[in-house]
Amino acid sequence: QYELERSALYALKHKFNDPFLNDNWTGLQCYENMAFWYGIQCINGRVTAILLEGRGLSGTVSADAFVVLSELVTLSFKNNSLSGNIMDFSSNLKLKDIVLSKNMFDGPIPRSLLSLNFLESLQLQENHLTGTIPEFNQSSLTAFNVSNNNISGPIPGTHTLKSFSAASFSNNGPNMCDSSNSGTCYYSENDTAGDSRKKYVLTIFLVFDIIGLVTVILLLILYCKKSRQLKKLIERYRLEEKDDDLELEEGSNSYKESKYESNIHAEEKRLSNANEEKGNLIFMEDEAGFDLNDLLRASAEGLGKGLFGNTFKAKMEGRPTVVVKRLRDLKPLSNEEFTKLIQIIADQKHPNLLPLLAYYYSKDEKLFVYRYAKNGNIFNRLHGGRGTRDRIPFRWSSRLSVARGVAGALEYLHLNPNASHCPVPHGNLKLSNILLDENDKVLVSDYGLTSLIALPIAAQRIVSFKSPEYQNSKRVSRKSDVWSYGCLLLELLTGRLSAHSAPPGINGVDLCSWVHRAVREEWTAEIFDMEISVQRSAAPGMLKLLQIAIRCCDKVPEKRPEMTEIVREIDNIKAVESDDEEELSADQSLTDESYSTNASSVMVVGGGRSRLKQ
Ligand SMILES: Nc1ncnc2c1ncn2[C@@H]1O[C@H](COP(=O)(O)OP(=O)(O)OP(=O)(O)O)[C@@H](O)[C@H]1O
Repeated sequence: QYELERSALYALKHKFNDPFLNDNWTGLQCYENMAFWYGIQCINGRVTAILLEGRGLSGTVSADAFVVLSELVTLSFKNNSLSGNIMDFSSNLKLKDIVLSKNMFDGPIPRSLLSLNFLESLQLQENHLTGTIPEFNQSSLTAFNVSNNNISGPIPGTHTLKSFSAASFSNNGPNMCDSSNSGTCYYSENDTAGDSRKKYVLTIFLVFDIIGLVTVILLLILYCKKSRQLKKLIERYRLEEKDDDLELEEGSNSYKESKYESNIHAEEKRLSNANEEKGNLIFMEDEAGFDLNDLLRASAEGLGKGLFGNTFKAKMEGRPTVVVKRLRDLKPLSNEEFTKLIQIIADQKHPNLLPLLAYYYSKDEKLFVYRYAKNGNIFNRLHGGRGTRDRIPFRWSSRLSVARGVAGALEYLHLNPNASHCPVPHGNLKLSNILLDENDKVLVSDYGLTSLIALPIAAQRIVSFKSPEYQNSKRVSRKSDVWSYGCLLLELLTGRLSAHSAPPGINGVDLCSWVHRAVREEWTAEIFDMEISVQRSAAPGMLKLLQIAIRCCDKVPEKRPEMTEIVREIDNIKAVESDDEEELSADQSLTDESYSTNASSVMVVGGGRSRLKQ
């Protein structure tokens, strides 16, 4: 759907051919609730508003331009020079505001607008519209204006249309409003379509009423009959039970014992359930700086819906801001099993791992609490705001520090003695799980969570399960983390969306295959993201990191390097500090030739068959 929406917006851009939009409407249009394009608003990655007012746009917008934008709530092209017929909105059932005033639209007002049950405002004034007004009768419609067109009357006498003043209809064709007396408009005497619809609805209600009444009477009769039968049965059962008790007292007492035992079990179960129902906030660090009451009083803001559940930012007065992850789709785990797995996660301590502050366990609710990473995630840093003036370039030294931080954290997870209990040390390594704190320190989150989730769900959504070995042998291992790390490096180097970690609804590229092809076909200069390829002196480092990434992506897990080896190699890559103007000027961007003067070694890829020219 994301791609379809993007194509629809691209078609609009093409139609408008406006230099500003041509420049600005590139890259991702939305990510979750963030919009990256001018005049667009998004919720959950879907376009909810298009606001392009007074931009001097011209041309004819095709009738089906908005068909795929089914989440659209607001559309405004006010004060442009758009022409042609008004578009078909019959697929945009969530539309509330349509503002097309002060344009050059002609033709009739489409009847498809009658199907918009949430429509609140329709502004079509100052166009060249003709025909008559459809019978708008939506109770939601509170603002309506078709003045200054060539529409003919009379106005349909619906309740909704009668509620608007003459100003909404003035300056139109014949039989609409009296131009000498602006207070008088002509309404059709009887709203025949409305009346017959009303009659039809009333008949249907009457039929349903009768059917309902008959059903209730029948059910009552049936209930009386059944309850009499039930009473008889209970009486009979009581008599039989008395007889049984007498028999057992006379014989052995085994029945009584087993009854007592089962009572104990029931009580134990009830107590443990009650305990689980109540729940507790358990702190993994001594100095968390807040308690359960603070958390319950906190103001919450949704950060997104992830694989493990919804994530919220909780602000507490005078306390550190935290992030609460509400877990869902977990394996059926008892309190004890859950606690054991949490302890393994909490035991992982590394400067580049986001520590688990606390957790909450009850029968119906399982929460994880983390410290809030102020500077957001690397996915947004890398892909967000491209093509806009707000975009701050994400340069080589910052990308290298992300690669270093993540490698260090992964090495720690892989070597940790507790790792033997964890089948997949991280399992879900992707850019949205790499965070930056207020000092831009890299923090890897969501490690170890895969051990809590049910396998069928993990197999569908978790990054490690998209590795070649899972496709071939249905197994994942630490080497699957290395593969995910390779994909992550390629995303950092190319600035392209990776298919393995792209959010739902967004199509990414299979970067491992893409880069292999680029290297084979020797268009290496196009591999690197423009924001870093302009940093000429960083070229040797970029090429080294690319080489590491390609080795990590090897289809055969055993051929992939260990994280320790990777950390050592990355430590030898130099970050370039000088970001001087000359170096960054776009016309000096790297070509294959400039790579060849910068680098000194020959990179051998895929068992020595293809070479990356340097
Ligand atoms: N501690 C945190 N500080 C700041 N932002 C966070 C924190 N934890 C998560 N986020 C952000 O909140 C959003 C939702 O996170 P969540 O982990 O639920 O989903 P995800 O990372 O998109 O997917 P997945 O569940 O597969 O990891 C993401 O943008 C994530 O980067």
